[in-house]
Amino acid sequence: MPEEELFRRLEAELSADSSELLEPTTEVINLGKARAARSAKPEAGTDEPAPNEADEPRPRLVDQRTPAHAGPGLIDRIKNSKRMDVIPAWAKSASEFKDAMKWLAGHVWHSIAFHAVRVPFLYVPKLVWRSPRGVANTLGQITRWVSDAESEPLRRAEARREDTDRYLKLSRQRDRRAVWRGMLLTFAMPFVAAAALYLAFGTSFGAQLLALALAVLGFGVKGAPADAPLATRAVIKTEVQKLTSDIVVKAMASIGIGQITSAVAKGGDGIKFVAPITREGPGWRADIDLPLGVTVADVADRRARLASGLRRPLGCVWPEADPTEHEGRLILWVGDRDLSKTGYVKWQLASARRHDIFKGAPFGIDPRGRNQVVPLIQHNVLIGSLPGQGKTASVRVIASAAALDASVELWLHENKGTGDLDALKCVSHRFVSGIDDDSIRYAADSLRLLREEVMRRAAAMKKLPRDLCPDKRITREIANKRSLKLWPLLAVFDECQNLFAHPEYGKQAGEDAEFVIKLGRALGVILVLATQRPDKDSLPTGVSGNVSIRFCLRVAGQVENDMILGTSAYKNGTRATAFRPEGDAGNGYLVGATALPTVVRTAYLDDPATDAIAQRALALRKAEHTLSGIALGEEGETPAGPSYDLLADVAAVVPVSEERVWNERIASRLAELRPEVYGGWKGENVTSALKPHGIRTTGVAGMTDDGARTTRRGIVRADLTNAIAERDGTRDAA
Ligand SMILES: Nc1ncnc2c1ncn2[C@@H]1O[C@H](COP(=O)(O)OP(=O)(O)OP(=O)(O)O)[C@@H](O)[C@H]1O
Repeated sequence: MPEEELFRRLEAELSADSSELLEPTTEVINLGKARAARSAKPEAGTDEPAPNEADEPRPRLVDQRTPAHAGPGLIDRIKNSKRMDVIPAWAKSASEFKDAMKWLAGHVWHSIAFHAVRVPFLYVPKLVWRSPRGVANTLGQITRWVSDAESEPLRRAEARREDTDRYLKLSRQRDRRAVWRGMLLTFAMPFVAAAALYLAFGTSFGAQLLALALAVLGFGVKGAPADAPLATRAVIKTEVQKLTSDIVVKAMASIGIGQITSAVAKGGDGIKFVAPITREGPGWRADIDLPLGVTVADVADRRARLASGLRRPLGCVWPEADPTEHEGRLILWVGDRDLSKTGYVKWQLASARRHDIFKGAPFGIDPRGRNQVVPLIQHNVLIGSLPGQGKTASVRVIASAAALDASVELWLHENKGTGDLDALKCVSHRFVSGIDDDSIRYAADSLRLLREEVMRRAAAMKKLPRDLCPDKRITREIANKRSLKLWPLLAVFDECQNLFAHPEYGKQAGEDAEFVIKLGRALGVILVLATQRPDKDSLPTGVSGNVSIRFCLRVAGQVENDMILGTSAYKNGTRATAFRPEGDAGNGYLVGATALPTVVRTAYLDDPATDAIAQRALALRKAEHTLSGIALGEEGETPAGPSYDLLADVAAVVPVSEERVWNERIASRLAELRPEVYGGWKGENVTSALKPHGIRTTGVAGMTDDGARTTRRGIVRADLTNAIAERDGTRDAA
């Protein structure tokens, strides 16, 4: 802020204060009037009406002039204060430290290589060219030294001032110097001549050449003009303007938020900096309190205007909320470089031997350069974007992370038919790549099998002892017990719009997906769905509404944005519509993985990189004997799950004579029929398994084994027969 402006503001504030202070003293108090007023109003307060105004009702102010309490006490304030890291985060992170060291080594290596290439072609010829001038410069310097030329200006000055004494003193000193320096030179000359003769006649040709080269190079250095250095810089620093509070205030005033603009127009700042602007990662961070009533979403909405106000590219400006503070606390991070110009982000696990899926899948980096991880266990993932913005690339990263955990069963379906996931086929239990009806049917079958798998797992989980499974959720410990068959199962459906919008298989696939998403989460079944057409026909709302992790790359409009990121995402400022075509491929909003939506640039794995990871995963799985299904060369069409027909099985255990039957009886008979499939089933398992087939449960009167009459949940056998007939009819028609 300019000085005069500051002065003006200080003066204004001081005069305001002083007028407030002076007011009571400058008023002449009429004691009689004051007494009358007091007697008229026993609870005299400064805001009460004066006696002559008593008839006019005025609102009574309830605030006290001075607060009764000065705020929280010292201990409370200390307790609420924020503790800064003892050791900065970057120093604690081995990977960040390694990255910095790698960058430094690369930088040094670049400088060495840059100059090494230029030595023979540029630097040496330049030195040779400059050496005659260097000889002349050297001789000139010696002559000036011997004749004490540096004291010449002093002598001249004394001569001009006509100070004879001082002039004579300087002249005598110069004569003395010239004599002994001349003697020194005369004394040195024979040695120089002898050395020259020795070099000319007494040494080998190599030594002569070396001496000549050194002399030429030495004189070349002496002959360099002061304004033309020999070497050019290997690295030119692209100076990024430092972010200052003035720049931020000006930019914030230009984005069209009324409170800030008017405050700045009145000479204020409008915003408050709660901490000094600091360097964070490759950029600057400003922590700002917005004016009352203004939210971070209001600023995020105007990101483009803010970028213009800051005079930075859009990809450098990232306003974010601070989840630990109030709604008006803005973290403004301004990067040195546009996020889309970061190039391909290297995947953290690119050279890892193995990974633990319970730690999530390393996914990419946020604009501040921090690694971002997508949690997978107990989650489902929905990815969406316009074509060519990086969906398949993000799916590949997630699938590769899962592949590197040998316990994870991979079911990969890529219904685009371009073979983007082919590299991972060697470690998949089920795999399909294609857009034809057979491939779509395969994917639909997978969802049906997943539904059955979820039911099997639910029953198996129920049987687990409490100490092993206190939360009724898959844990690493449970996943490692291969005999339980409760390892994580990650199923990818890339371009799932082709499946859900399929006229024949779409509807059932949508219902199955919804079922799996709702129930499979705790049971270790993870769905990863990617779509380029997020509308209600191609993505059932039951699916889009229930996923927990969402990643949205560039989309065309608000509807698609909210379909992927969740209702109101657009309104709250999470707008994937702001990403630019192609340039922002790989950049998207990640929701659900962190407390607030974050922009992430995903790591990129090309085909060879994915292939290398798949080969490592294959070796790992071979060693741990966890390969199955397609990976073992089983026929692609073979359903991987248990091959049974639930309706036929129920029909088999409920004789025609039994018109109505309790579900708990069906469960125990099924368990007897196929213990490996229905073992542990209870009545409610039967209820939920039959529901998708349109068979509703009802109250059925019956007799318990002890002979007591009671009514329990059960089915009517006619409903079962109808469901079988309907299904078989549809099958035949198809
Ligand atoms: N993380 C990334 N970093 C840099 N470039 C990327 C990234 N992800 C994708 N791209 C670029 O975008 C291109 C398209 O990526 P990808 O095939 O994954 O898109 P898509 O959304 O799956 O396309 P489609 O909808 O046509 O299948 C890639 O070839 C690559 O050049």
